[in-house]
This record gives sequence, structure tokens and C-alpha cells, in this order.
Amino acid sequence: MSGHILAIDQGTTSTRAIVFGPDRAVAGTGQQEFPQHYPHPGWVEHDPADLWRTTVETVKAALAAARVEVDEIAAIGITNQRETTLVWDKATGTPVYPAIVWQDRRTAELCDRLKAEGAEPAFSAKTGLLLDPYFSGTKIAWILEHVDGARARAEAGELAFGTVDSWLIWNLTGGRVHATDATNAARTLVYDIRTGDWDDELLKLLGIPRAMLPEVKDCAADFGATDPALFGRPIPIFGVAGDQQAATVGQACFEPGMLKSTYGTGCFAVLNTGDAFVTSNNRLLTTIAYRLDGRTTYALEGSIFVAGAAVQWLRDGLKLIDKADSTGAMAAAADPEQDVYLVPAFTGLGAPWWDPDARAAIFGMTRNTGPNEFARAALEAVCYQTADLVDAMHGDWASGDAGGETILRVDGGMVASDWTMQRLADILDAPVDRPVIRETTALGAAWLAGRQAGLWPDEAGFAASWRRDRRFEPDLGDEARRRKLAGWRDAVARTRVR
Ligand SMILES: Nc1ncnc2c1ncn2[C@@H]1O[C@H](COP(=O)(O)OP(=O)(O)O)[C@@H](O)[C@H]1O
Ligand SMILES: O=P(O)(O)OC[C@H](O)CO
Repeated sequence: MSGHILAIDQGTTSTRAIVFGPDRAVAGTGQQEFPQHYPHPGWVEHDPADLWRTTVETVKAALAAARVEVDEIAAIGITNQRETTLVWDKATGTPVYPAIVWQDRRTAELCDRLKAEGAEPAFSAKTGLLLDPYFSGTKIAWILEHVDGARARAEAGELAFGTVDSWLIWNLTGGRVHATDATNAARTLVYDIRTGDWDDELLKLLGIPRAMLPEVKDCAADFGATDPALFGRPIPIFGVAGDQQAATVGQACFEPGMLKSTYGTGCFAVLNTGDAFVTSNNRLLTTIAYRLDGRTTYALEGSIFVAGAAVQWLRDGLKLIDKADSTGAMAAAADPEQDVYLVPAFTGLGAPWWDPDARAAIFGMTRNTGPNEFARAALEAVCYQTADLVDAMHGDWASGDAGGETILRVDGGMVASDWTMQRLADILDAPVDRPVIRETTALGAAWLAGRQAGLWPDEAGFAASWRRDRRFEPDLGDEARRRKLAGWRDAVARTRVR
């Protein structure tokens, strides 16, 4: 056996598998998009079979691209879109309903009802989250309520709940292992991140039987081995983390005060707060950054639902562009005299507003507004939203705690756009560091698996190998920055409904 590690990154719009060589460089990749289903306004579903099929197919493609045999893979690390909720039959492995995706807003009313009953403080104190449809708990409750017979079967111990990691582990192990890791559990709204256990009071409030829940393990742990029938021989699954947490470790943000932001479909900024469970006064989430050797490292997180998805909307919805990477040149060519703002609340607004009923809007258009201004507005929206998050973080976590100025480590599909990264530095008025390895999420999952396998270095050794591709320095006058931010905040205020 040689020391390759296979990372599976099951994301919102595509599944990726990446083989990392013993030198920790990318040896081969496989990637597949899969269909998104929008059965009603505000609803978003995935077919669980698509998540599984694309996983198997991309693993095979990555192995072929890397020209490695299965017996050269020492371990698998899994990372995944978080909160997306699946419920399946333990005997047959058949899902009782499609996967309800994290972006889905169908449980907004249930969240409102629970808030009106005064339940939110109990959820926040234990889980670090808010009562928002984003998280898994109300999605599980919805399935139990709306799928014929589901509640009785769940109570009889016949049904399993899982986030996408659990669904993949279940299938990879041939239905032998029902497990998750602490970071994914932390997104369910029923896991107490202080005690590290499912919480009976919260389960009762949502009517979720404990028997449905997976076993919760550290991020680097033994999650079982793949069924030999799948890839020809068993491969141990040694690492699991939600994609934003995997990106946090992939960016080597191991020190309190270190901050990363990932720009994929959505944007997620995660600030390591060490051993401290920091309660936000600015409606950020408190969550688990990672749990290693039984020790929990906490984080503050700002979650924005639409980042690259706005670019996809320009491409697929408006058909203004053919390819995502056209937007940079268009933004650069946009009329500097026009202040056009897109508030991309297609599925409500996430942190720090948490307004599930807000819907997207464009402000400031004139007769001269065209595709270039739309492209710039879509890219700038990501920068403004990051600024809102970083501001909120500064309110909760004094920058002195971080030992100096804010430096943002970035990754995800959108960071390919130099224009966006420069504008991000300009709007934040802080340096933005882009790493050499942009597959940071997969790298983080690989590190967890490689650490558990004893093949990859510990935190310090791994952090020392982090390499910067480029630093974007802020280069926009204070006045212009303030004017733009004021225009953005005015646009957000006009979009909010709560
Ligand atoms: N050069 C680019 N400029 C702007 N947006 C981009 C660019 N390249 C990719 N994107 C956007 O990044 C997203 C893909 O990022 P990725 O990290 O693969 O997402 P996910 O993991 O959420 O599926 C898409 O929404 C796409 O529109
Ligand atoms: O699939 P991504 O990269 O957009 O990430 C989704 C997040 O995990 C949702 O919380």
C-alpha cells in the first residue's frame, strides 16, 4: 500500500473526488454536476441516488486520472454540503423522501412557531445556532410530519436520519455504519456542542426520536471500511467534516483568530475561537471548527446563502453569460458612474440578517445599465456580504484576540476570479490571501484521513506547508469604500421584510 489519500467532496451543485499523492499534491480528480430540484418556490431538493451515484463515479474517475490502484489508497476523507437532510429505511437503505437541501425554506413557519413559543434561547444556548430553516432539525421534523407513516416507523427505530456524510458512509460501508462527525452533528439543531451529545429536550421540541440519529465521532476517527464489492477492496474511512470546517482545516486555520472564507454556491466565513464557545451578539453562529482526539475547537461562522449561485443565475437564469469566468472582465468593463446593487436574497438572507422571507432585488438601474453592470453587481454582492460578516465578527471577537490585523484566507470556485478577490480586499480594507491549493475543502478532508492513518503531519507540520499563491492588498480610497458600503446597506435595508 502506498500513501495516497482519497478525498470525497460532496457539494451542493457537484460531487468531486480527489486523490492526493504521498507528497500531498493533487494526483487526480473526478467531478460531476447533478440536477437541482425546485418543486415549489423556496424549496430545494436533491435526489439521494444522485449524491451516491456521483460519489461512486467520481471516485472511479479520480482513481483513473491519478493512475493509482485501489490498494494504493490508504484512507478516505469525506467532506460534504452541510445541513442537507436525508431519512432512509435502515433495512432497505431506501430514502423515504428526497434530500431536503440546506437552502430550502419550507420550514420557515415551523421556525416562527417555535420562536413564538419562546424556544429559540434553548436551541441557541446548546447548539450555537438560530431557529432558521437552514438547519437540519426542522427539516427532519417536516419529513416525519409529511411522509406517510414516517413518524411511526421512526419511533419503531426503523428509520435513519443523516446529513450527506452519514448517507455516504452508510452506502460506502454497505449499510453497516450509521455515523457522523461532530462538525456535521453541530449543524442539526439537536446536538449540544458543549456536552457533545444529542439533546433530549431539543429532540422533544422537534418531535425527533433518538433512535434515528447516527453515532457522533471525532473528525479523524474510524468510520468503517468501504464494502469490497464497490472498489474491489475495502478502504478505511478515516476522516469526516462538513465542507466549511474541512476548508478551515485545509486552510490550516488552527490558531484562535484565524479566519477563512469559502466562495462556492454560498459563502461561509469561519473564525477559529479555540476552546471558547463565543456567544455572538451579532447573530453569527457558534459552531464546532473540528474535534480531534476528543477535544473540541469552536468557531464563529457567518453563512451567506448565495455567492457563486448569483453568477449561476446570470448564466442559467438570465442567460447573460456563457461561463462563470466571463464575469470578471465584464465587471472590469462596467460603468464606474453607475452604482448598481444586487441583493441576492433568492432564498432569503442568511447572517447577520436571518430573514428567510426576503427575496432578491436590484437597485440603482438606469437606461444605461446592461450585462456588465449586472455582472459587477453579482460579484460585488459577495464582497459586501463578506464585509457584513467580518464586521459582525469584529463585534464579537476583538481583533486584539487575533493578535493583529484581519487577514482573510479564501478558497472555493469563485476565488479563481482575480477581479472579485481584489474587490473583496478593497471592500474589506484588509489583505486577502489565496492559497496555492484551491481545493482546500478536499485537502482538509484528506488531512483528517491522513492524520488518522499516521501518514500526514500534525497541525503544526501541516500549517507549515500552507503556501500562498497571491495576496490581494486593499487599493480603494476610504471615501469610495464608505460610499459603496453605505449604498449596499441601504439596498439590504430595502430588501428586508423582517
Ligand atoms: N471565475 C469565476 N468567477 C466568478 N464565479 C465563479 C468563477 N468560477 C466559478 N465561479 C462560481 O463558483 C461556484 C462554484 O464553486 P464551487 O466551489 O465548485 O461550488 P460548490 O462546492 O458550492 O458546488 C459556482 O457558483 C460558479 O458560478
Ligand atoms: O456546497 P457548498 O460548498 O456551497 O457548501 C454548502 C454548505 O455546507 C452549507 O452550509
